[in-house]
Amino acid sequence: MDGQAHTDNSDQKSAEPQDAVPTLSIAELEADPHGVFRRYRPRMPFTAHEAGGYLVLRARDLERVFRDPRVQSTETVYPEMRGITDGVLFALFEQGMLTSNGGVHRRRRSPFTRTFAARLIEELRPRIRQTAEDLIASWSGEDEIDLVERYTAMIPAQTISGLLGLPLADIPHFTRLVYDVSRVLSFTFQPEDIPTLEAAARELQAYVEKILAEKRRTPNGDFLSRYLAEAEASAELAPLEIIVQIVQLIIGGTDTTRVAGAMQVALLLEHPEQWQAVCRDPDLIPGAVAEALRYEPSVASIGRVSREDMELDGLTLPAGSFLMLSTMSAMRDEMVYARPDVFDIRRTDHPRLHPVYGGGPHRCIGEALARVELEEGLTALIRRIPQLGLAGTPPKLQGHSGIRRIDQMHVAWTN
Ligand code: HEM
Repeated sequence: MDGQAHTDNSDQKSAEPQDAVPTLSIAELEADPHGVFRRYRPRMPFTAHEAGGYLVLRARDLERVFRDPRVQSTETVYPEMRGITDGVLFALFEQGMLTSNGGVHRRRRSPFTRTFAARLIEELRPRIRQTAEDLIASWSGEDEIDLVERYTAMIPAQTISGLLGLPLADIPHFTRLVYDVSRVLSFTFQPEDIPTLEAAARELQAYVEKILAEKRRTPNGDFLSRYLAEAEASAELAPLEIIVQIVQLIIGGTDTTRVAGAMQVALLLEHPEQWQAVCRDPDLIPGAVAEALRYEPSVASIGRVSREDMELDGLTLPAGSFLMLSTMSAMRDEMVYARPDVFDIRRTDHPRLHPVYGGGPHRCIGEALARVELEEGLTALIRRIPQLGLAGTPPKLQGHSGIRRIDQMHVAWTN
């Protein structure tokens, strides 16, 4: 959210005394996250989280934290809070760009920045459009499908496979593993699920190791072959670090956009006049994509840790405090958005940088890619099946932190 224009919310009441910070239970948050945030946000900038740490609720405070050098990245907050402190699952987060800071972060992230730059990603637009068109063409003769399985999961999976040079035949295998592993970034798992998640993490690591071994044996000039050769020649990254950066790209590049793609279609179909407006006028698509990401984001919060004692909006945070920056709450902050609980694809008060992609040095590296995938996914759908409708119960996004989840979403149409 760096640098974005927003209404000053100095008239919001300042924090109540620290001992009044309420503790939210995971169950309460899971049942009605927006309702909980709406209740607390105007009165208090923070709440404590049952599993530990503080939820930061207001847009203004998120911006401050992203800019504050005393606050650093640590996505290991989510595994640790649920008792995962070792194993492959932990390493997959701990060794990645997402969890690192300063020079280590730059070393892990910089090999990818050019590939994911908006200008180069824009060149992929025709290919992504073709992927979406081909997927829709493959439903010929059908009149009901699970849109997540057959479309919104496939567009990002095929795109990231093409970009990195992963065999398309591997998609079902690695998307299943990613879906299990990324649960660690939400609270949608129980302690008894941990062995399953750890097994998935081991398999995912082994999968990427196998792919890299093939690229080393027979480099073919694709992205991974080049990345591997350069990383090994520079010796700046340990072998496990190389694997983990690829795993993080695969996780970031699939699950987040899979959920966002489904949610944007669901929200438009639940607001039929807006679906019809988009069908009539495709120029509304970028606004629809941005609004769906604001209204029901696929990533709900970002983890950080304070490295020094510090004060934030009246709350004294001791060094080592976990902060869950709730983008999900901040994107409904009534001090930034007019009628924040209204889904409106024509709204004009989106900040210049969309908050769903975070802020500061860790701002999403795949933002441009996600935007193109979401825009093209929606464009192909409205062009080919404007008569689309939801089949069965409307989908509900699970989760209020990290990557949110949606298992399936049935849609139907008349031929
Ligand atoms: C709608 C889709 C997406 C959303 C909402 C999203 C959201 C985010 C957010 C909030 C962060 C910052 C995390 C933090 O500061 O701790 C992030 C980082 C990241 N994202 Fe995305 N993302 C999306 C799509 C993608 C895609 C398509 C890729 C594929 C390349 C990707 C790869 C990454 C990576 C590798 C990072 C870590 C960057 C770093 O730590 O320097 N994301 N994403």
